[in-house]
Amino acid sequence: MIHTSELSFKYKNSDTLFRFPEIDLDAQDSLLILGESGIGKTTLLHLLAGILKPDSGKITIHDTDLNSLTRSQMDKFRGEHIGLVFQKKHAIPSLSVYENLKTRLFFSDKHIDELAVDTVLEQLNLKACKHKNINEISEGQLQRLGIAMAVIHQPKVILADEPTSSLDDKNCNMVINLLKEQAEKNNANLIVITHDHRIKHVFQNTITL
Ligand SMILES: Nc1ncnc2c1ncn2[C@@H]1O[C@H](COP(=O)(O)OP(=O)(O)OP(=O)(O)O)[C@@H](O)[C@H]1O
Repeated sequence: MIHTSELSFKYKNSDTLFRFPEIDLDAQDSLLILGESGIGKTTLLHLLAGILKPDSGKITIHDTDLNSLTRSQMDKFRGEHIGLVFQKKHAIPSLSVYENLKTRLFFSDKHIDELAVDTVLEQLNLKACKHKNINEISEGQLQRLGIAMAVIHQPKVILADEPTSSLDDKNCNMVINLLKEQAEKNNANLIVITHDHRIKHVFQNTITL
């Protein structure tokens, strides 16, 4: 469950004040946030992830008011409950696929459940490259690893920043289906921000900034 109200934000070195529309999601709802380049989509995603703090307004995720958390409490909350799929892939190149997943679990304070790791690898068709280094896997495998790293700790919320805009139609559909599937399996909210209108039909709820 995610609720935001009267959110606004301004970068310190800028005069632009971003004001964001209300978001109101029940358990397991998904949401697509559309908007042209530079409108503030990533900024909103970073507010929802608690990476940025709003100048005004409130964000509540599963009954936790993000404003009430200190920086370190927010880092812990994010590590445990939020899964982030980044525009730029965030795997550590010197580690294997498996070691990257283990590292992600370490940051969420969850113990390493080997069965859960294997299940996610299986679901995302990554089992064959479990022990390969990041520089030995394909772009598509790296993309799927990004999703695996966002869901391995079974977050309440999955936030994805432009997960499809650089992909062809086939891979675009695959990535969106994987994200939706993983959100359903974890009973998580999925929020995707994009300017990619190809995925509009897949979401019940959309907001245009
Ligand atoms: N750290 C920052 N300091 C100052 N301005 C910033 C900062 N980060 C982003 N901006 C500016 O804020 C505006 C919104 O950026 P944001 O990345 O949220 O847009 P976006 O809608 O996600 O764009 P895109 O689709 O191109 O990724 C842009 O004009 C950007 O230059």
